[in-house]
Amino acid sequence: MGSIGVLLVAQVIPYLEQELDKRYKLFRAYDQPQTAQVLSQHASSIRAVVGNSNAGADAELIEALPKLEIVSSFSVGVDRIDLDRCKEKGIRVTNTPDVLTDEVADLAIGLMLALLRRICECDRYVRSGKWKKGDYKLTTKFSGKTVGIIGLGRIGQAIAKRAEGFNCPICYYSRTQKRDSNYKYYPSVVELASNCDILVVACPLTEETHHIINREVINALGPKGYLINIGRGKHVDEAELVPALLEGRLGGAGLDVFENEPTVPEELFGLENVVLLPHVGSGTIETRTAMADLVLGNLDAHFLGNPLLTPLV
Ligand SMILES: O=CC(=O)O
Repeated sequence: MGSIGVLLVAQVIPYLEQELDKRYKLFRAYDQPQTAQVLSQHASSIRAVVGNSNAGADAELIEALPKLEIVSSFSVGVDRIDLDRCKEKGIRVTNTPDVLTDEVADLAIGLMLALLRRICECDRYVRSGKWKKGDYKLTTKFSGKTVGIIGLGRIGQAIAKRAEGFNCPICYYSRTQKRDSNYKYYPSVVELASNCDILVVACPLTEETHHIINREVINALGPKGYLINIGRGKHVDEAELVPALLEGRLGGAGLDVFENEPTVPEELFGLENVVLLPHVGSGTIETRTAMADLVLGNLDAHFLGNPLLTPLV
């Protein structure tokens, strides 16, 4: 398979890059000038694209690669891939579901605890020596809070299961009610937000879910409500979120993702009712290695004519 051209469009863990390099003829293009250069010389030999949650295959790249057969994403989210274009052209698409479910759900619970119990703020309190001048103020209990989940897919269900362990009543919104779930269903996000203490975004980013957290939802969640986003930055209208947090119209937010990563609204830096993470939902050695193995397994399966491990298209 050493003559098969694979285009890597995102920086990935060294293990994945090295394995791709060993098995395929690997081209790297992490920005527009690099892409233009690689395409000008090698477009017709590239049969696979490997991307991640930041960079995938848009219509322009797909059109520029006449021999493209498969896009394999080192992520579960595939919002950076033009799936319709891939379907039209018979290009296969794979992602990395399941192997990261526990990790992302763990982090969602971590964000809830950190936010309500102010764990990061308490850490800063100790380090800055302020404890010597007095005890830290009282915080908010997490156990027993009602957790509302947007998207009851694999990750949403894993978050629900964990939150149940903290005696949290669970409710959810999804496009359709899940027959096999006993959790309370709300047919709109505003109703869900009005009826929970902690609202978690755990759905894929699509045209319908872009800015699913808007002014109305934020106001429905209110000054005692908390927002957790482990989905995608573009699920949240940040231009509405930031003033709501600054003005105290929203109780707090735990955010792993942002609209314009790695840029985070600096107005948030001074707030103690936010916890800000650099998109690390699946970011452990164990999970990223398992994700890498899925990317490699899917590519190998495709080029050997075997069934794909995690086909999406
Ligand atoms: O954001 C991470 C992913 O989609 O895997």
